[in-house]
Amino acid sequence: MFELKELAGCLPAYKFIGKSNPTINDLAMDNREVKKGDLFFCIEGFTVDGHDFAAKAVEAGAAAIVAERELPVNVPMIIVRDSKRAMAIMAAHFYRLPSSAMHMIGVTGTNGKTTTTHLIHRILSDYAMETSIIGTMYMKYKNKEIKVKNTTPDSLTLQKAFSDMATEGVEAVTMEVSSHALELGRVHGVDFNVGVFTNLTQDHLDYHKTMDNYARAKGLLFSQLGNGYKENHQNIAVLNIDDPYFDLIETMTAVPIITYGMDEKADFRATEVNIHESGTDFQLCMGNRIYPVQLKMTGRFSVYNALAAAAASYASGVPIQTIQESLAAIQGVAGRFEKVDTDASVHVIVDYAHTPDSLENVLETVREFAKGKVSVVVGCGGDRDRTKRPKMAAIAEKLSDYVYLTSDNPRSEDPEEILNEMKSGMAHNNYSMILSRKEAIFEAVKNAEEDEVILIAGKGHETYQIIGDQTFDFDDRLVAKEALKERY
Ligand SMILES: CC(=O)N[C@H]1[C@@H](OP(=O)(O)OP(=O)(O)OC[C@H]2O[C@@H](n3ccc(=O)[nH]c3=O)[C@H](O)[C@@H]2O)O[C@H](CO)[C@@H](O)[C@@H]1O[C@H](C)C(=O)N[C@@H](C)C(=O)N[C@H](CCC(=O)O)C(=O)O
Ligand SMILES: Nc1ncnc2c1ncn2[C@@H]1O[C@H](COP(=O)(O)OP(=O)(O)OP(=O)(O)O)[C@@H](O)[C@H]1O
Ligand SMILES: N[C@H](CCC[C@H](N)C(=O)O)C(=O)O
Ligand SMILES: [Mg+2]
Repeated sequence: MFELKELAGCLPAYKFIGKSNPTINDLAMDNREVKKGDLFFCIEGFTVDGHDFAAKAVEAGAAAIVAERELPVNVPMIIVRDSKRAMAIMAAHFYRLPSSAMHMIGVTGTNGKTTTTHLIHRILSDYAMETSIIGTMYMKYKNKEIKVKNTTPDSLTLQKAFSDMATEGVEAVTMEVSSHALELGRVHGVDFNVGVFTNLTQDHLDYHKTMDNYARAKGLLFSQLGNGYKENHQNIAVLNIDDPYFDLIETMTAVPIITYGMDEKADFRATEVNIHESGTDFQLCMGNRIYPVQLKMTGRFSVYNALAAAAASYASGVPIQTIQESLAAIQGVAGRFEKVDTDASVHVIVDYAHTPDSLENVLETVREFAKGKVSVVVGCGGDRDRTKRPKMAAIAEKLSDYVYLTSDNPRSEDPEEILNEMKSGMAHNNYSMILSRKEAIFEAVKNAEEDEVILIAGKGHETYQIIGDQTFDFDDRLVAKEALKERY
């Protein structure tokens, strides 16, 4: 609990309107969740404007309002330039800066965030650091697994979770930081110790419009490093030196940098990379010290994820021997290059590739080891970057023998229209368009030849499909199993 004026004191600038100084019991950003004594934040969203719900919030018991303009309500008001960022800062203070009490690792980049955070989580946990994870799949700490709506949750959810984590004895947090979160201030005021950059390729241009804007949004994580509230500790940026955006990201941070990659100049460098069907091995070179690393995850991109995780863990104080052992032990991450268990001679791999770059990487890896033909079942999400649709289809066509274009999560869009946009990127006729994802998977399995590999791309670990405003149960792995069972 805080008095309103004391809490507002953490803001860099604001205008106070009102005579009283109520006690604030809790924070809320949705009028439907307001309780008596809450501070209500009016957030201008993409769908509606939270300022329109201020009166309802007061009716529900809000003791005060934070807004970007004066509103006709009879409770004290704090007027700020940006209520999203004010909310993030006030939430951090309301929960008494919980992120400053823990070792915070933020991972950003287009691809590999979920995988890298899981690798870091495993390494830190093996080193007996009580570690939590926040990202696309869930928020997990101690024995709690909490569902999340966003890869990086809004600042209220986030700061409240940090507070609970710190209370429960969590020592380190490894979290995905999406470009949306950075741009929308969801992690404003989070005191990161280590920032990790995986890579930058096309995605989310519906939102960011240009690659430059997208890169700048990602860069915010690194410019924010070192702006926290902790004293006497050094923050570190862990950057992929092989990525074309390395130079830009490097200029955006003032903290020391550890680089990783295959480039000769990399501080954490992989050499003698050997990629095989069920894993990868390489020599990890740190100056003149060389450590062999074995991974049970295949593909060149997995080497990058492992290097990023190794560097971030090392920067967090974990000895290299633990890092080697943990990397060798981890089996993989759900829905990432996950093989569907079967005795059949047809192989099915489920993978979360939903960008042109990830699809290309994964298909190249599949092709390298496929003894027979390669087919792909793939779609593109609705209400997302439309310009990636023809590109993903072109990549699927180029790197496989047959493509089944099908629905991903069409959301509010016409599923057929999405597939037509994909089709416009294709030159040959080795494809079918099957709107129902289940039918497409069944067809792919039915038609597969001996030793064929079917890649089901785009939904990975997801256990649902969003069509219109309805969410249905759907799991590529289970559907593929059913299809295999029907055929064999
Ligand atoms: C585009 C976007 O980021 N949208 C996010 C945004 O929703 P919005 O702007 O539509 O919110 P809104 O419905 O207009 O509401 C505005 C305000 O009014 C309030 N409200 C609303 C209705 C009402 O009756 N009463 C009320 O008080 C809301 O609580 C809110 O404070 O704020 C919501 C609450 O924080 C988010 O859940 C939502 O994410 C949606 C679900 C989403 O799909 N976001 C994607 C694009 C996203 O953020 N993705 C990244 C991952 C990308 C990656 O992995 O690469 C992520 O971090 O998840
Ligand atoms: N380092 C990488 N470079 C390129 N592609 C990758 C890399 N790591 C994983 N991938 C591919 O990208 C897919 C998504 O990986 P992951 O879930 O780890 O990424 P993410 O950044 O968390 O994605 P999202 O933005 O959806 O949260 C994987 O299924 C794989 O196909
Ligand atoms: N974090 C990504 C996930 C995309 C997954 C894909 N299955 C889709 O629904 O488009 C996004 O929200 O754009
Ligand atoms: Mg993710």
